[in-house]
Amino acid sequence: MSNKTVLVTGGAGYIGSHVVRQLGERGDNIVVLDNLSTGHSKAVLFGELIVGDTGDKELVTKILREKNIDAIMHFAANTVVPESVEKPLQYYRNNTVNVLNLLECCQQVGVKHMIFSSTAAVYGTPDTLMVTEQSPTRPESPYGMSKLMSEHLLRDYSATGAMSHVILRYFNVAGADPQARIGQATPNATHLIKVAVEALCGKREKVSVFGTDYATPDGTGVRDYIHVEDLAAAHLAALDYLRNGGKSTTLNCGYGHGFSVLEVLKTAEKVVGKPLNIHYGPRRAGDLAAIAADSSRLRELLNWTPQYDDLEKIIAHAYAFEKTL
Ligand SMILES: NC(=O)c1ccc[n+]([C@@H]2O[C@H](COP(=O)([O-])OP(=O)(O)OC[C@H]3O[C@@H](n4cnc5c(N)ncnc54)[C@H](O)[C@@H]3O)[C@@H](O)[C@H]2O)c1
Ligand SMILES: O=c1ccn([C@@H]2O[C@H](COP(=O)(O)OP(=O)(O)O[C@H]3O[C@H](CO)[C@@H](O)[C@H](O)[C@H]3O)[C@@H](O)[C@H]2O)c(=O)[nH]1
Repeated sequence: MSNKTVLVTGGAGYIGSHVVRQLGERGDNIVVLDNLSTGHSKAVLFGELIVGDTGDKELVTKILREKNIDAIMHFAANTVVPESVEKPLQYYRNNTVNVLNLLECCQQVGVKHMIFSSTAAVYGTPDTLMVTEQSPTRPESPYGMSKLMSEHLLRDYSATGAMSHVILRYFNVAGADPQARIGQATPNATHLIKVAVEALCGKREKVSVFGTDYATPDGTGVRDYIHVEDLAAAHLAALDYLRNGGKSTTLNCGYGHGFSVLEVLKTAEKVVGKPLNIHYGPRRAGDLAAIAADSSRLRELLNWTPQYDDLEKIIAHAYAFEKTL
């Protein structure tokens, strides 16, 4: 075990808690900073949890100094596309201004590496279903734009030589720890698979399909769903890459194929063996038709081989965790 310590902001949240668990299982030193706005302290299975805000520069600087932090994994953010349309300023403050704060603290203390949680939402509607990291970035929501602006902050700061970074652009993250210790516990979640398993557990009466008139094979939105365990593994690989002198880069995180809303719902019914009450509704603000990740760079550069590229497993794990809540 090295004496280097990684700061995981948002480590009490859905994705961050899976990364913390994988880091802890391999014996890494971890400090988590989370304001518990959507996260849960009991999801932090390893390391020290400090309850506080990434916007608190005094606190962040103190942590970076006292805990001997060499790398930051920055998950803390607001994450809901339609909410960002209603509350754009909140999204720019938390997802962009707080990144600037964090980088200023890194500059003050001399932190060398950052892994940043970006999103497929930076692409907006793509020209082709599959996007590479070189595809045009045309975000269609304040959420996507708030993340794209942070990508630029990070790239420009790294270009000075002060830091190296990996920007991971996640596609649709789903599933849970296969042992169901942690999972997506966010209250009032809006993510499709979470909503579907809540309905299958009897916690919701129905599932609404947001839009049936998209230019997709069955008219519903198509996304690339990635298991949270595979995504977490990409973070550990990115950390090792940077600590071993790897150059700053941006990587798509997805499997490279999409499923429509109806395909997801039908698969969920099959996996659980119960019918869903499906309601067909209008399109949701900020949503686009279809997108999937060309993740060849992630596979090649970080030697990433997914273990759970299987929609049935993703849903089964999400359902098993949902039953524990
Ligand atoms: N879930 C997805 O499908 C998805 C897809 C693409 C990108 N992302 C990105 O991944 C990251 C993690 O998302 P998630 O799904 O785990 O969401 P989440 O809401 O479960 O986790 C976010 C965590 O950050 C904390 N947090 C928020 N603002 C904070 C602040 N100012 N200071 C300290 N803590 C703060 C929350 O309490 C929570 O624990 C986010 O940056 C999100 O934009 C998620
Ligand atoms: O109750 C629901 C929820 C979703 N959808 C549809 O299902 C698809 C997926 O939606 P959702 O699970 O809400 O994810 P996205 O809106 O694609 O956004 C997620 O995926 C992005 C990356 O692609 C992340 O950046 C965001 O944080 C995350 O919320 C879309 O076509 C939605 O219109 C429904 O039809 N009904």
